Amino acid sequence: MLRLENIAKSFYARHEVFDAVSDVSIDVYENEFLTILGPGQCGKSVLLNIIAGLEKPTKGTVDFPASSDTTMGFVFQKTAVFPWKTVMENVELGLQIKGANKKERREKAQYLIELVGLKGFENAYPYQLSGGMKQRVGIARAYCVNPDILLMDEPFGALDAQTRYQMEEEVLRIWQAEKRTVIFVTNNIEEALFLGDRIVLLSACPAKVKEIYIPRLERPRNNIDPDFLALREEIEANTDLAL
Ligand SMILES: Nc1ncnc2c1ncn2[C@@H]1O[C@H](COP(=O)(O)OP(=O)(O)OP(=O)(O)O)[C@@H](O)[C@H]1O
Repeated sequence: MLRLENIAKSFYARHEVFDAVSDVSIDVYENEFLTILGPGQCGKSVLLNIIAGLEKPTKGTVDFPASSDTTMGFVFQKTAVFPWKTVMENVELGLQIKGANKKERREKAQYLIELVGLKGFENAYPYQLSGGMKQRVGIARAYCVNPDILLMDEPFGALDAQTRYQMEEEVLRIWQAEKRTVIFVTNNIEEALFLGDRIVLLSACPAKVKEIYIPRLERPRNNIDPDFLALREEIEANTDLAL
């Protein structure tokens, strides 16, 4: 679905060259849930922005072997929901920009609002929603344009632990209902292990691929299962300290 080949990214700041990403090659397969795990400030967001086309790599290529018009949706850590728009208007925005007629976009948005558990909140404004509910709006909005690949950049990083667990279960439920290729960035080992078909472990900055793990764990995964804990420990031992 997506092939990253020898991606590197350097910034020129304060008269110095700063390497954020170095020689990253990853193949991403159709409909897989790929988690990208790495310590804080290691270059995860830079890598995801390169995949999204928001940043240009200094070296390397991003290819879409399956189709040249592969589309992407993005869910950010702090979802940029428009405060003056209702939940419905926020979710249907992408389709509106694409020129879909009102009936078509309302139907699609309504389906997704229900899928993410926000039925009854269609006409609510963001200030009336909790942090977890706003992230649900962000997820519904990203799905609404039918992207081939969904990019999520620490979408639950700002949520409390309880809401975060709940949202991790929700995002898997949605992924199972609406199969899509998902690339999910996190600095949380447990989250990466709970969600990922594969886990790409990055090194500290500049980000390089340290290891790719394929958890042989059935879903729904249980974070107190001995196999889960053993793999968690193995990944933890191999993880660089955050800068
Ligand atoms: N436009 C830029 N100019 C200069 N340096 C940058 C730029 N964008 C990112 N960086 C640097 O690249 C490094 C990696 O940043 P990035 O945001 O990708 O880290 P991250 O792994 O996503 O961090 P976190 O887990 O804290 O979100 C940081 O040191 C950051 O300051």
